[in-house]
Amino acid sequence: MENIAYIALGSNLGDRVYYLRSAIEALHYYEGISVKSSSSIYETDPVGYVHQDKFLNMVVEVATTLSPFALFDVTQQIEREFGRKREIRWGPRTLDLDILLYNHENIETEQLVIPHPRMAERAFVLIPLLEINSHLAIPNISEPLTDIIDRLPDKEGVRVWKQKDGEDVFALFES
Ligand SMILES: Nc1ncnc2c1ncn2[C@@H]1O[C@H](COP(=O)(O)OP(=O)(O)OP(=O)(O)O)[C@@H](O)[C@H]1O
Ligand SMILES: Nc1nc2c(c(=O)[nH]1)N=C(CO)CN2
Repeated sequence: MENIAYIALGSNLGDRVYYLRSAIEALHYYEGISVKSSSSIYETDPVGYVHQDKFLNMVVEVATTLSPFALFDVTQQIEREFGRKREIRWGPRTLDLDILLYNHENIETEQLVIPHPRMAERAFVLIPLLEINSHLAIPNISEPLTDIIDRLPDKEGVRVWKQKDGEDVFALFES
């Protein structure tokens, strides 16, 4: 059975586009995962720990036969492969992959919480998510995404950096 999941990507260290592209390719070519759609790439002011460089953020929609836990193992493996450093909480990283949603499921384990517990506070997540699915509802939240985004303080710090160009998920990276 195919399941739909949304994954947020972020990078603010080194060749940021290289990390985003590599992560999307790694996801897409993994057996049981197919990247269906991707947002534009946004450049975003850092949130949480502010003394760091700007991030590139985006969101992808994937169809997958993997369980949420198997999908999480894959995202962790890809983060490790691309040398993610975790020295400061909310600090600089080459690559961060967060599973935002998996169908409409609610999952709460020590390792994995879905919907991602901080997604509704983050314009750098919700703005690209809204771009790829304007009808999306977050489980347990009745408010439309646009209304949530409107009152988020970090929305001013989220700017399109590379506009999505065409339907192919890798078209973004071709020029
Ligand atoms: N939906 C999820 N997607 C990714 N990681 C999750 C999720 N739910 C829980 N986690 C847990 O969060 C842990 C910490 O993640 P990470 O080091 O990426 O935090 P962070 O990126 O600094 O902060 P944040 O979690 O606020 O994005 C991971 O090891 C993972 O076990
Ligand atoms: N703009 C922006 N700020 C962040 C980000 C991120 O991806 N983008 N990730 C964080 C830790 O998950 C902390 N702060």
